[in-house]
Amino acid sequence: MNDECSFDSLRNLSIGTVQSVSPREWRVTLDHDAPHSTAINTGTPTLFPKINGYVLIPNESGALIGVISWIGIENAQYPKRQGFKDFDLIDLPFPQRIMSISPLGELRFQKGKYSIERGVFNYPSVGDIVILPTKEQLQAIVENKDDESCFQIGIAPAAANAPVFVNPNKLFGRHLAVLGNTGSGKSSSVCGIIRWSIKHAQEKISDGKINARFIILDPNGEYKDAFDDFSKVRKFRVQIDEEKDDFKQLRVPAWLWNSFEWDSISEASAKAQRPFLRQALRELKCGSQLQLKTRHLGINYSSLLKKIEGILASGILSVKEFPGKNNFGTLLLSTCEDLEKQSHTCLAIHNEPIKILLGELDQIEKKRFSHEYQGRGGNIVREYFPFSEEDLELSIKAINSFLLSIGWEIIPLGPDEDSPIPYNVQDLPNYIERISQERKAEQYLDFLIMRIRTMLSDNRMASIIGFEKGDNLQNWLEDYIGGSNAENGEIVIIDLSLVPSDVIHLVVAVISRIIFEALQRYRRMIGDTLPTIMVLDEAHVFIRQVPFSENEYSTDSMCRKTFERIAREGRKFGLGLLLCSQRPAELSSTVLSQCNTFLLHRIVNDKDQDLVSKFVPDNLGNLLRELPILPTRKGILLGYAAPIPILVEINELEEKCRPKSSDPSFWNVWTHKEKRNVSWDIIAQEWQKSSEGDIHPPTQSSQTKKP
Ligand SMILES: Nc1ncnc2c1ncn2[C@@H]1O[C@H](COP(=O)(O)OP(=O)(O)OP(=O)(O)O)[C@@H](O)[C@H]1O
Repeated sequence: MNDECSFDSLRNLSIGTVQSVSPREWRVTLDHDAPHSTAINTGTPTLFPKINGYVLIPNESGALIGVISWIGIENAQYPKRQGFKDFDLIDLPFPQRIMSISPLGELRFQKGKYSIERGVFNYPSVGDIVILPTKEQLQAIVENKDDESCFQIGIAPAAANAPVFVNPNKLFGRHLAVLGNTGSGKSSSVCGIIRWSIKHAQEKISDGKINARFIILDPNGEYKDAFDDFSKVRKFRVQIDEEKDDFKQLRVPAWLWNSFEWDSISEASAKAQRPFLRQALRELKCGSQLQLKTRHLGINYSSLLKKIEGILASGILSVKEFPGKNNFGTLLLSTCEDLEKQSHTCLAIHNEPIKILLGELDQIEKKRFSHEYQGRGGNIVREYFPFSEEDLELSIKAINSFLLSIGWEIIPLGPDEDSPIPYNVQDLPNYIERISQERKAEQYLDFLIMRIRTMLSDNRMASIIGFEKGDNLQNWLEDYIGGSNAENGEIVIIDLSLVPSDVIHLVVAVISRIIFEALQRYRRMIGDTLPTIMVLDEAHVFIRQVPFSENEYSTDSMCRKTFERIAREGRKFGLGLLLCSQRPAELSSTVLSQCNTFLLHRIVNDKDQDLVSKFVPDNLGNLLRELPILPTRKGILLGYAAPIPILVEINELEEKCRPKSSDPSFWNVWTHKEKRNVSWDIIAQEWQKSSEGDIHPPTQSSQTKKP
């Protein structure tokens, strides 16, 4: 036994003995002199024995920790009492108290400190004594105090209200899921966890400027005022009236979307439409800074360049012999005709380069022209002498210098269709239309073009996804992930409540993917991670477990996949998830299984309970039976950030710091204690408002007033 262990001295504080041992449950018979109804082991009178109370079973390395999960009485023989002779007494039954204990972990005492180890490796044996923990031991169990457990989230009512601390590295580093029914206190706990962790870190720094990043994706607009006492909080939402509040317009411009996201929102078909869509995206991004006419020239002539380079690479023989020499000659001729046409419609600045290229290609074509004759169908057939390697090299050189002189970067060096490069998304349908005409594939692309045009002409979406002059990636990242040292604030609230339902999954998927990829790149370039926490309320809406049959290109499925990737890989890049959901059974099992810490509030639904009990890392059986009856504000913290599961009463949040989701007060409104005048005209006006239409702020009388 450990020398430093002080558990021996406690053996005489025995309250009972182990009667039976199984891996999940230990039965204990209480001594008849064990405390009845109150115990004073914690310094203050505490109820004993009570469900969720802790007991210890000393062993060779310290003591096993158990939590009381059942208490009962069984009839036993009347106990022998010292100094009494019971010769003639009738053997009356004695109400023997027994209890069941769920094993939780081991408490050790080393170097003057208690520490806890999760899980039980050395089981007790029958006859082992059971003791009550002292105040210090109880605190060590519930306070959860490793060296980095610094901020307090609540108290443990089952352990004389000892404070419960958590380690932010553990809590946020491996994803946290806050689960519970509606009204059980999830959003308030999330608000509290963010607030108390930031406040605690600020207290530790002399100037209070900390480098923390919380990105809150808020589908119901609940969190909008919850952090108003923080000096800088960046808030984004679909703006109706810019003057009225401190929100900025939520922007997830279409140039940020990758091709997969485009495929899913445009419902492009795999074979006929996606390749064209991708080509259009790539080409638009390649020449996004150039005018449309320049882009067309650049795209056409860079593909010609590729073609001639291909011929050169595959061997000169193909243009020396029939029919290759004739084909190449005809290619040069049609290029010259096209250049001739372009010279009438092109921008003035392209006139000179077009003339030069036309002259050079024309010269090569004429040099190798032999004769022409009328073919069988009446077509003119041109015969050419063999072309030389030099002819090909001269053509390549001429096209290359043409591309450079119109300001076109050669496509292979340009960005791919997934790079977040600004371009005007309104050009996209026109562009696909042009490509479809060139390739004679209009009939396959008509519906795609129509769908994209309809989406872009929708006013509700235009403000979110449209292109604005001056758009750039760096500004977007600074706004949504935060600047250097989080100088522009630690919290960003993205209110999604007014985002049209058609694009909400896409918006969430794009925001989270860009954040994830930005952090990935940060680590690759800087070498370290940038710790960031992404908070997602109503997670079951965005990370829905779907049947296998579902279309993998639907926006729901794309959104789920993005979060599954973050859940799997986010930790390596410093991205932690804080998920909040009232329907754990509907959440993606991949995401849920990657969450290492859980804060479980009241869960009534049996499906949700079943699911939670499958995912929780500890063998909790009995403790989870309490889930349906947990009062608001109470929750069970378990997993990586809690060495043993703890029933926590979450700290009380001031009214102004709570998310705006309080229960509706029917009675007070019915009885006029709270006024609710109705002016549907304002709501109707705002609802039907065109993009330019005025919206009148609500009058005083129409707002909610409290007496
Ligand atoms: N820590 C807390 N401090 C103060 N009040 C709390 C706390 N937790 C919960 N409450 C009370 O419970 C109510 C419901 O809590 P909350 O809105 O957080 O529940 P929820 O589970 O997030 O509900 P929903 O899923 O519908 O959003 C709050 O309005 C608040 O009055």
